[in-house]
Amino acid sequence: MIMKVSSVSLPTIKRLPSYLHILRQALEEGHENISSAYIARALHLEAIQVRKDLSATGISGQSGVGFNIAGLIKHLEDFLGWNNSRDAFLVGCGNLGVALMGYEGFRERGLNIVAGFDVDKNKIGKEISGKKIFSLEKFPDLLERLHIKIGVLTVPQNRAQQVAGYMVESGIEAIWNFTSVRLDIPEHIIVERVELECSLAVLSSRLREKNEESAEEFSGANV
Ligand SMILES: NC(=O)c1ccc[n+]([C@@H]2O[C@H](COP(=O)([O-])OP(=O)(O)OC[C@H]3O[C@@H](n4cnc5c(N)ncnc54)[C@H](O)[C@@H]3O)[C@@H](O)[C@H]2O)c1
Repeated sequence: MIMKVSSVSLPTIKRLPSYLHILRQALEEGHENISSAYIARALHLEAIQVRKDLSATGISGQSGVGFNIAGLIKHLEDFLGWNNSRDAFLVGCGNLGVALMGYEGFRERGLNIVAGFDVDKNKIGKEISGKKIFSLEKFPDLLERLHIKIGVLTVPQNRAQQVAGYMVESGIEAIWNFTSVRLDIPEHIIVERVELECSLAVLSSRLREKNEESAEEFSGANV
């Protein structure tokens, strides 16, 4: 049974892709079954954490056997919605937008960016990895015709709110927001903000602490 996503914590959902990575590797190596302890060891986690996460999605292993790998992959992909590839439009075909449009890996994870939109006349009409860039004015019409529900937002920060509002008015149901702007849009619209700056803050603060510790050790050694 697949549990409702709303009943599963965000940290658990964020760990599932790394479980899938280990499962696919194990399957390629010819394994049929896998234990939560094996997954935990590979990811430097506690086995109890892995068991809890998997159980939260609605699957439990068999005692002494563990999980059937193919079955567990299917279950997790179904839970994450990766088995149903969804088409998406991207708005803002700059440095980041172009990179995302050219990345094939999203397709395996349920997202297929089919076209881009921009206001820059030099970009409109060009193709990125076989995907055309249209004028932003065409967004509502193409959205309706192609039944697109997901928008990827990669415009400059100072355009983010205005463009997001336009996407919502046009009928978008979910926005993958790569800008650092907290969008003010109706609650029924699903928004997921990619918080690169938060991730970078963790990296840089850990690096600072490590450097300070090394400096202390160094000065201690010199006393
Ligand atoms: N480049 C990165 O690695 C990176 C990383 C993290 C976050 N971001 C965020 O992603 C966003 C885009 O960054 P970038 O580096 O790709 O910027 P960029 O300036 O290279 O690209 C922005 C694109 O948006 C287009 N644009 C401007 N106004 C528009 C509008 N009203 N409608 C449609 N398109 C419009 C521009 O013509 C341009 O093609 C920014 O908000 C940035 O903060 C970028």
